[in-house]
Amino acid sequence: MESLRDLASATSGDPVVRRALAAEIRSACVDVGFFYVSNHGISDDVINKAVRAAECFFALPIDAKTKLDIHATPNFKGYTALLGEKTNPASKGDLHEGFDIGWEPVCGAEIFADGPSMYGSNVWPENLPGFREDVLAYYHAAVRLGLLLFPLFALALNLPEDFFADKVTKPAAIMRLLHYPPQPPQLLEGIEGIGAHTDYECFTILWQQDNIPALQVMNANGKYINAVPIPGTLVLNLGDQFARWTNDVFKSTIHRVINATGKKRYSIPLFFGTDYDVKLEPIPSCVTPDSPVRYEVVTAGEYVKSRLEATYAHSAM
Ligand SMILES: O=C(O)CCC(=O)C(=O)O
Ligand SMILES: [Fe+2]
Repeated sequence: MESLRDLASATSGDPVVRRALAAEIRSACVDVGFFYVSNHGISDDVINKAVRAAECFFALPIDAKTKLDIHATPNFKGYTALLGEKTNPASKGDLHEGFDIGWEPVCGAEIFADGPSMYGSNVWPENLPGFREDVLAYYHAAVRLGLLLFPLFALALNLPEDFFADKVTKPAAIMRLLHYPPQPPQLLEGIEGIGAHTDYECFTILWQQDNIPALQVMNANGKYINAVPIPGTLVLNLGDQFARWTNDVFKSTIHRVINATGKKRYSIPLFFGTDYDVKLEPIPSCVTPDSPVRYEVVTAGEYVKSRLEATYAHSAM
């Protein structure tokens, strides 16, 4: 898991330069579905404040956190307690706690209505000054990075650069603050930090804490490889929406977290999908007689919602 892509040229005005970067991204997407990115444009200050916000939030008394329980909000916003998720349905639950937000614009003017399509208002803790601002500053920076990546993914698929432009107008971007307590030395049977899974959206932009190696990615031989943190980089991995768009030309790779370091670990994934009303239709060039259509067409919202419902079903109140 050592492939690193330098995004410095992502904003180059020279299409030849952008195409060269897209070709590098294509190889990572086709071969592994996981890579690191440097020069991603999110400043250390923005990252550090979001991480500090996560530390303060998870240090709150459990009552303050459960007031924001994810089961009590429309469309999966808020707090998930330890063992509240079964990312791998065969497990006994995940040894992490989380805090989830969805799209929220800077000015607060343009909130999408709560509804079946997965949009909905965020919930925020009381009495945690600066938390919302610091979390949203990171969220918006990561959304900007995501919007920069879509044209590169389009080029990587030999599509026009603006192929996804009309499909990502209302960013379907779920972000999570995650806290993994140290896992006991004898791994509890059936419990992992996060069980083996693929992500649900097009791609995930993941910040993971330095010096706490815990993320593992399954390679083509079914063996887990450590995705050790590389300072100054973010991890990018593809999710199921891209696997569906590309009929599995782009890999949505199984991964899990086991925090056996004896220390707390924090991470911040942002899952970036298309607008929830967009149909996940295979790109014609990815369907061939040797590789016929593999997935039934559903909307992005239907797909993500059904996966989240399955993940949380066991801990419903
Ligand atoms: O915490 C991590 O490093 C990965 C988290 C993850 O895979 C997820 O939330 O989908
Ligand atoms: Fe994941």
